[in-house]
Amino acid sequence: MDKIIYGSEIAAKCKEDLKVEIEGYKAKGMRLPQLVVILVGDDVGSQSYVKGKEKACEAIGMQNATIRYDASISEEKLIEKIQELNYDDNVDGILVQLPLPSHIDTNRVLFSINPDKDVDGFHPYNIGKMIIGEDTFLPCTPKGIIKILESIGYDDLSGKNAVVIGRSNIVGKPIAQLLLNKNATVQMTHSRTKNIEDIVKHADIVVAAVGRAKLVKKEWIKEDAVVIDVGVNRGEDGKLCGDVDFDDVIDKVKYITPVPKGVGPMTIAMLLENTVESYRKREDLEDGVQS
Ligand SMILES: Nc1nc(=O)c2c([nH]1)NC[C@@H]1CN(c3ccc(C(=O)N[C@@H](CCC(=O)O)C(=O)O)cc3)C=[N+]21
Repeated sequence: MDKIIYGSEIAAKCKEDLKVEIEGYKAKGMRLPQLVVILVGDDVGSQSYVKGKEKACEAIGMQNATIRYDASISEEKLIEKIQELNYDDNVDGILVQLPLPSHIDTNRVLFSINPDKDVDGFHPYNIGKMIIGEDTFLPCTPKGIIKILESIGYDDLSGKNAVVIGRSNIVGKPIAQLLLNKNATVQMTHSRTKNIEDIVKHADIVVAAVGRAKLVKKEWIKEDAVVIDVGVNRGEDGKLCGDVDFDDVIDKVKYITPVPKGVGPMTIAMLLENTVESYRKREDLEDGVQS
């Protein structure tokens, strides 16, 4: 059904373009873009996301390394490693997989990444630039959601009501900002909001990013709304599912992203795109053409 937006297909196109671009650099004998991922501890979810990133890098010919640390590593050691990578001219992107163990101050670690290599877009300098609408690394999941909306012609969002469910630093807050930058009228809802359902009912665009399996039901949804499901949960049946009860809402929506094959693959594609963007800037290339 064409009301289902497969982010996996949009992501495949992005990755194909990046692959061709990287092949061009290779043919010229140039250094290749490199992403370094730091993974602390043995969280099952994180392990699997990091595998996904490694596979995606390999598929497009991007250099990549994953540095794995035991959960007991100190904050100081971790920051020392990041500083080393900050000065390594062969490294274009540095990503610290979240969440970090609780004895580590996540913000201090993120602040230590060189903003020019912050391909996650999590450094406060880049977050500030995003808020004032300056060109910068955009956080991958929100950037992927914006591309998904553009793919269905939702480019200028003037007059549209957007409701975001969830206020995390990596999805809820930045997607609200990007929707606002596209002229949407944005409302944030979260665990302390009364009657979330009544607010979501007015939304032309719903972004669900709370991490509660199948929370959003058809009674919440306005007829012909566009629903973006960012949830990654295990349902009662043990299968991967989103924050939206897909089967319940499907007849009522205009468009919806599935889980899996929706937002997740776009997140990875945008990470690769940000890393190539960093590479171009660092090699003084503009949009893949030597200046
Ligand atoms: N510093 C940092 N940056 C991140 O971008 C980041 C992070 N930490 N921590 C965790 C979240 C989560 N995340 C996902 C990436 C890909 C899929 C993805 O590709 N999912 C597949 C399915 C994968 C499966 O089958 O398990 C899909 O939806 O089709 C999901 C989730 C990135 N995150």
